[in-house]
Amino acid sequence: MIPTQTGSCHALVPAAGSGSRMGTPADRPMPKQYLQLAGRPLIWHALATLCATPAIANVFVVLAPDDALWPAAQMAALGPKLRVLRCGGETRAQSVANGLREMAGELGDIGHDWILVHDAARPCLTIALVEKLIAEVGEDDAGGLLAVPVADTLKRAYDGGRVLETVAREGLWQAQTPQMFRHRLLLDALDFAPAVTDEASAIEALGLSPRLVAADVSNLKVTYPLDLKLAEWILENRDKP
Ligand SMILES: Nc1ccn([C@@H]2O[C@H](COP(=O)(O)OP(=O)(O)OP(=O)(O)O)[C@@H](O)[C@H]2O)c(=O)n1
Ligand SMILES: C[C@](O)(CO)[C@H](O)COP(=O)(O)O
Repeated sequence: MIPTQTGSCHALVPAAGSGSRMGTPADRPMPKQYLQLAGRPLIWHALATLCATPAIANVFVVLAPDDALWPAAQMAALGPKLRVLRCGGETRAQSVANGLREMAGELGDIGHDWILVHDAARPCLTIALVEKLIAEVGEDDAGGLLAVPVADTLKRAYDGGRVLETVAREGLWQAQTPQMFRHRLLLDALDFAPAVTDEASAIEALGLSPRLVAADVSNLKVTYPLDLKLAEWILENRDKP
């Protein structure tokens, strides 16, 4: 582990969702994090990348308390960095907050350490992107996140499914993960603003401005069925010339 100048780095991977947008229960045999992707459970890919990143000391994965699908033997091969927490909550934010508390229970006073929160549903993360985030944010106490500038023209709809307005895309970014914040600050922020869909929103609610670190569309979140095919293509082709 190579600690940054201002604290160690740990990863926290929320993986307690149900994957409802992947389809109906009939065609969704299991939560998306356990669907097969390039010969492995989807969740394996992000965990393997984070465990292989030298700057990351520990990788905590947050499962639903009743998760019976976690392939313990296969995941044990990722090494001793990986730790399992069965404290998932009703929302992603609750899973993250529960995980932050459990991490402190296991590691002690980590309030100044950096926490990189990464969706289990983003399997195509690379070590290079993780290291880019750490390098660009490691000295920035507001923290930061991977993101990509919006490329399409954006429309806001009204209930009738018609265009209400075009939203100017200048300065708009699509947030990704990891999102990297100091443990104490992030826990305080999530306590202050629990109804958020990403960690940066809670930090912003405190009046801070996280740094945006440019990533790319390969770090997609598997949300809908087609995303799984896109992720498979990325994993199988990105290292080819
Ligand atoms: N209560 C929840 C909800 C989501 N997540 C995790 O947060 C990540 C991003 O959430 P999302 O893509 O929305 O996953 P799901 O909530 O499972 O999907 P859906 O919204 O389609 O049900 C996923 O790795 C998911 O497992 C979590 O840990 N706890
Ligand atoms: C955290 C996130 O991936 C940033 O884009 C996104 O907000 C997660 O949203 P989800 O609805 O929980 O997938």
